[in-house]
Amino acid sequence: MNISIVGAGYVGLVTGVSLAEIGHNVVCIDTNKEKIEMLKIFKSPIYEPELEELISKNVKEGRLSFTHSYEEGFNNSNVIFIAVGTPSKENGKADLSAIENVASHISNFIKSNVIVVIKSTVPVGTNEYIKELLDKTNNSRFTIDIVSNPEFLREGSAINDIFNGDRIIIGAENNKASRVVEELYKPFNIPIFTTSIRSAEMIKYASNAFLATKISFINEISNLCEKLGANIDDVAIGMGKDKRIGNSFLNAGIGYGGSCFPKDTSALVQIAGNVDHNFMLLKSVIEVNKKQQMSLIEKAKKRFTSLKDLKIALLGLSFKPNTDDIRDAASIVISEELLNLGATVTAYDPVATKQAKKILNKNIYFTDSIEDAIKKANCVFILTEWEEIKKFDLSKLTELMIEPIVFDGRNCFTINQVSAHIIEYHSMGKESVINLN
Ligand SMILES: NC(=O)c1ccc[n+]([C@@H]2O[C@H](COP(=O)([O-])OP(=O)(O)OC[C@H]3O[C@@H](n4cnc5c(N)ncnc54)[C@H](O)[C@@H]3O)[C@@H](O)[C@H]2O)c1
Ligand SMILES: O=c1ccn([C@@H]2O[C@H](COP(=O)(O)OP(=O)(O)O[C@H]3O[C@H](CO)[C@@H](O)[C@H](O)[C@H]3O)[C@@H](O)[C@H]2O)c(=O)[nH]1
Repeated sequence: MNISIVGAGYVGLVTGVSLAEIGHNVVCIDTNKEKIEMLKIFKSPIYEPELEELISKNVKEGRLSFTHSYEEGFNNSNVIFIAVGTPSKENGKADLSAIENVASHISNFIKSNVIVVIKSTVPVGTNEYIKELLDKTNNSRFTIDIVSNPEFLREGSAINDIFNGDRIIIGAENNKASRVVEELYKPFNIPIFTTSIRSAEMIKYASNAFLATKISFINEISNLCEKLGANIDDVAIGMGKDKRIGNSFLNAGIGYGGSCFPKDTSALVQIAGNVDHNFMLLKSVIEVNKKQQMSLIEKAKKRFTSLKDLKIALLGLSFKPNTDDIRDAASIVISEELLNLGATVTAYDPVATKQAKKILNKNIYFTDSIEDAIKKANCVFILTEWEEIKKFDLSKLTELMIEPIVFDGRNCFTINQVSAHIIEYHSMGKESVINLN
């Protein structure tokens, strides 16, 4: 099939590359010329395992190309995926301006009947609204059908998730359009669930809100474990053995970040509010998460009384490992608050430093190694569970820091591992280890 993907970001690029890999002809369109120029020389603008290899393989085999021109991009296509951003506005509502912009160009350039597939996460009712917009502005002799097809990939494992997803959701207004999209996805061999457009849109928000709820729930249990002398690792394992609960998404820590959960939970509260529903549970999930992001600072304040003039090293800046994405990462609010409290902040991340420098405070000292970040530091905050951080030789803390004091926001080490070292170790939902002599 001839497919256009509009928006070559985390979702659009990974989707485009994967659809090319299963044999479709794909052209990715993005208005960001810099991104397109990079892609044309096989460079991925984002860090995502396996992505760069698949880009060059599929371009070389003639199934994948990139352009910033709608005219060139829509020239040959039967199916147009929209995967542009839908960021939060100030009031929490989803900003649909990028989708509206794409929709306004479609009928000018198509050369046949097309199906427009909205992959971006959009509030319930948006597909219908975009369909109206497309019909109103359609000055061609071709028909434009619309299909909702929300995406469930995770950053850091995006390629693997696309090829091994749990389900593909297709919401369509007519069977003909739905069947074309089902056919297109068949080679992935993943269960397909077809439903109404509105249900498909809701499935996406409900899934993200549920996962965010699971995280805030386990974080509250973790806070209780600290006060009651239980161990959150064991509690999560014990809970997860119940198949009704399941053992995933029970990692306690400094809360969820990233470009999706914070944005989509806020949007769902707004969507509920629009129909006069007060989504109390989800509001609490968001509140718990905000508080949880500050929990390492609260622990450090208790330990040192004042953080003024302390040198604090942040290890890990991306919102999760295996990505360079900094959007809504806990590192943003934590570093800002530490600077407000008068601390000196050094920071290290294996891949996200370039992105972090664009967003984080200019007064942070970014380093090229864990060793440089922790040298003469008063304490370390672990914010992301990168493998490099989990494998770091803890005896180097004793060697390089003023005092080897660690606040681990991602439970990278077990109590047994740290007990063998001269260290003071505070983690999430577990007893602290104070072993300085
Ligand atoms: N990032 C994820 O893990 C993920 C997963 C599932 C769903 N989603 C949803 O998918 C959508 C895209 O998210 P993302 O993280 O890929 O965003 P992104 O910011 O990484 O990518 C969006 C891309 O669209 C381009 N763009 C913006 N306006 C354009 C226009 N008018 N024409 C052409 N290109 C345009 C931008 O230059 C950018 O490259 C969002 O709705 C998001 O909620 C994201
Ligand atoms: O047990 C857990 C699992 C995750 N997290 C945090 O939650 C955030 C999100 O993690 P994850 O879900 O793995 O990454 P995303 O790439 O944001 O993916 C989520 O958001 C995407 C965008 O909507 C969806 O497509 C995915 O299905 C959904 O998992 C990160 O900050 C994690 O550190 C925890 O704190 N504890």
